[in-house]
Amino acid sequence: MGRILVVDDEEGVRSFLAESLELDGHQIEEAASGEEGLERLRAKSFDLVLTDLRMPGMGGMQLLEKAQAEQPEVEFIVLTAHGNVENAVQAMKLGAFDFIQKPVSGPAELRLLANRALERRRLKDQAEVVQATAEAPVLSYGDPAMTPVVEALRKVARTHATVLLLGESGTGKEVAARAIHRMSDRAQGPFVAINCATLSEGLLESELFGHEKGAFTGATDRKRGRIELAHGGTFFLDEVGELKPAIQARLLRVLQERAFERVGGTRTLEVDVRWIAATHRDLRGQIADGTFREDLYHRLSVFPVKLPPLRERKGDILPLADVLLARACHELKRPVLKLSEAAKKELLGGQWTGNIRELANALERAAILSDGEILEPWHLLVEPARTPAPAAAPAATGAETGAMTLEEMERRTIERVLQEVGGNRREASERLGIGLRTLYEKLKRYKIG
Ligand SMILES: Nc1ncnc2c1ncn2[C@@H]1O[C@H](COP(=O)(O)OP(=O)(O)OP(=O)(O)O)[C@@H](O)[C@H]1O
Repeated sequence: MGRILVVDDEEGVRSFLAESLELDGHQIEEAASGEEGLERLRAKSFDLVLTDLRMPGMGGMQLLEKAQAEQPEVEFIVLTAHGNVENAVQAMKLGAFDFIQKPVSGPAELRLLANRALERRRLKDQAEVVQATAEAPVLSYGDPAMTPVVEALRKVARTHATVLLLGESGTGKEVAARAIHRMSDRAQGPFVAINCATLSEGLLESELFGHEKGAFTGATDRKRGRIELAHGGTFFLDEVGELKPAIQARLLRVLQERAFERVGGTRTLEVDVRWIAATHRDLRGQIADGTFREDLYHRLSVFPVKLPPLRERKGDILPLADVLLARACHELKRPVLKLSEAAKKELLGGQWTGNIRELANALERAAILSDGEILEPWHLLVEPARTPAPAAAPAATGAETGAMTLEEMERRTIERVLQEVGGNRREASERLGIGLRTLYEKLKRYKIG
């Protein structure tokens, strides 16, 4: 689906072109002269312009030249009178995608060409756009705590309502956002994500809204923002609680008016975007202490969905572990490991303050550590559940396991196992799933014993 501007002084030609292109679901606007075409291009974002070359006043070539200088990302297809190929060649030298000779015989060629031009337009943006991956993880394997959540996601996906995903870090909020996109009627459109916590305020602003050439030092070119790139698709604002007040205000306007300006720009751009936001923070608390705008909160929380922490989704732990372990083994190019019964028990008893991300990390580390075919508890380093579970579990800090290097972890595991087996090296090597020689090498390396 693209935004196409058709410029021709003949009404009949314009409507023929517009009707042909509408068959593919594109959004078409028409302009009756080069001047009007330029005006529209300045007022709104288009992906493709189809223009006649010969028009009274500003001709197609001039329009192309001006547009290329101002908006090089917009594709052009020019219409030229039969036998006037020279002009068409000149247009292509100026950057036009292709030309069509008039009279246009039928819609087929036109549609094909327009779709190819739009494809080139998309490819230009591809480096910027995070496409929804083809592989879609299963959200839940039937845990009762997840049943209403999955149902809510499925239902809201069919609407255009803004969704606010809540839940601790690592509970799968981004995975849920992608699932909403995939289940929606925008699935063929782009899925664009941004993490509001990882970029500085200035960078985040220009990433979101784009900027005009010369808007600030270093802005050597015009750049389209991610919001523009999400047109016709879904925008995922991760860690929305981290947004600074100035950006909150700009974002509020986009949500209210579906319009914004690039940084340093005066042109108002309209966008059609479905919004999904996520946070592990308490936004209401942030409103109370003045760090989050209440009006923005109400815009975002039209449909809040809370993803439960993994420790409250016991039924999903083992099926998820199987999937994540298979993924880790695949990445390590090793045969898929199996979980021993003891390892399963260990996983079920985990605290999982880092939720699915922590589970994935634990299994990946275990797959690296284990040389055998079976994963045992000592490969896993699970932080056991605290009893009783604290009312509000703190976000994962990684202090217990994540901050350790792999080597440190291996050293500690070896020490622990050696202690458990009373220093018996052979038994320890069997437990660790490594050969005796390997164990001796490691003992030497870590200066153990
Ligand atoms: N249903 C699932 N199946 C397989 N993997 C999953 C599933 N849900 C989440 N994951 C994995 O868990 C990790 C964390 O998921 P995700 O990034 O979606 O969480 P999050 O809640 O957005 O985290 P944060 O708040 O830290 O951004 C990712 O590696 C993701 O691939």
